Amino acid sequence: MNVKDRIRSKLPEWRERTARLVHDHGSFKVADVTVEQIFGGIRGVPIQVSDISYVDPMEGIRFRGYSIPEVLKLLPRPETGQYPLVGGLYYLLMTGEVPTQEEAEDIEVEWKVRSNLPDHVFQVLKAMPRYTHPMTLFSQAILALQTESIFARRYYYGIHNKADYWEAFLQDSLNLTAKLPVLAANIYNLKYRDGIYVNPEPNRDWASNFAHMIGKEEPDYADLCRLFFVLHSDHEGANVSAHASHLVGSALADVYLSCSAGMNGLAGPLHGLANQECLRWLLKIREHFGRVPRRDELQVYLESALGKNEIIPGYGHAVLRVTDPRFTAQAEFAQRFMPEDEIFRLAMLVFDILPSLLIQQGKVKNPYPNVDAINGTLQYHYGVKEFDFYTVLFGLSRILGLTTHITWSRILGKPIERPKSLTTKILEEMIDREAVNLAKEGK
Ligand SMILES: CC(=O)SCCNC(=O)CCNC(=O)[C@H](O)C(C)(C)COP(=O)(O)OP(=O)(O)OC[C@H]1O[C@@H](n2cnc3c(N)ncnc32)[C@H](O)[C@@H]1OP(=O)(O)O
Ligand SMILES: O=C([O-])CC(=O)C(=O)O
Repeated sequence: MNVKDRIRSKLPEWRERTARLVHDHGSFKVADVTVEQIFGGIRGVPIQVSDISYVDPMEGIRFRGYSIPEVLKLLPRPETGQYPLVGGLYYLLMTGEVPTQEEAEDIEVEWKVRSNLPDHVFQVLKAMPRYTHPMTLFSQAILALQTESIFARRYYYGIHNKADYWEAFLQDSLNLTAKLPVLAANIYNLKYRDGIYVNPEPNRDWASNFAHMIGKEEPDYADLCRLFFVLHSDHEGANVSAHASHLVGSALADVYLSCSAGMNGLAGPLHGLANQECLRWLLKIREHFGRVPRRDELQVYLESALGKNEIIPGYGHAVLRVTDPRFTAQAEFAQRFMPEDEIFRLAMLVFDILPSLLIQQGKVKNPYPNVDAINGTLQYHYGVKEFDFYTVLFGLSRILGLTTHITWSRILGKPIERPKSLTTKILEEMIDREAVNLAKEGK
């Protein structure tokens, strides 16, 4: 398998770089932590190193050093599509190299042969009440798949050479990611299409097979899936879903256990669930006016919402301080393929008005849209109208990043993560002691 060999060829260099940093610069101070940060969600405190992707506050995401426009330009495409093969993106994340056409297609082939879902996973899904949220089903199904973990089995039977763990993690990663389109499509069909089963087609790529299995055959929608799955794959190592799955994985929990944990974090409305909340909010505005409002009408509506301290879904970000480039990439897609769509026009009108109102309000650190502000708009246009499903689409893509982080954590032998918690009293005593010391020094 090409991807495994490519990773293997890179191991010595990465292991050596990490070991050298710890050996030669182990006491180098990276950051101080303030009381405000401890009580403020550890915001801005560097807690780990990961080379899969990096979010620059003023530029946004780079995957293995490549910006979104670069990734969209450089990655190989299928013969029938205008956006990259997701298999190529996975190769880039896993190896750090832009794949050739053949290397991208190799991953797609690996995925095809591993895509079969065991029957008990269908049984788990079917046993749940119909009103179960699709993200709950998604996370449960990933957990049900844990029966297939190669790492868990090998560990039980005694592979205890840490340097070899990553190979089983890579196998589990390829197996899980291979099954995701079938899994997600089955959740969609179970919830919204009377449980019909549609077989994946051997001549389609990962993304277009998903589109096919949920019954969306427009070629533009397959391209939207390719774009969506590339864009949402990773957002460095410290966002809620990546951090949650990394933390769970640090206990040597396998890929399935770790990714299910990551999905539970993604299902929160401050993170991935903002997807669905955002579209619901846009539809509410259209319903309120009975049409797309005029600019002056929308301005009054938004001022009133902010006056009531409402949180506007899709705006703000913990790291970004500019418009999310993932928002821009999807806005460009919409401008190209669906410029007259009402909800798209409304989303862009909000984008035109809201940032300056948020700046005037003076609370939010980032007044610009994040990716969730536009995701649902495009899905809705192509007929995926069940917006509680949108976060599953996000999750399907995010697991590409999570599995890469987990595999590389095992390659680099990262230890169990266990920071320290204090009590309020200990913190107060630390501050008092510091004040006494400063007074003694006459400061
Ligand atoms: C893929 C993703 O996960 S991207 C994020 C998706 N989530 C959303 O879009 C939900 C809406 N946005 C938010 O809730 C926040 O902006 C977050 C969670 C993304 C970031 O949270 P934080 O880093 O704590 O934001 P920030 O430091 O700017 O918050 C400061 C103040 O601005 C307010 N604020 C933040 N975002 C918004 C918003 N979208 N609308 C109105 N007010 C906001 C906060 O409530 C806070 O007010 P307070 O001081 O009265 O408590
Ligand atoms: O980076 C974050 O905190 C949230 C986000 O945009 C993502 O995970 O895609």
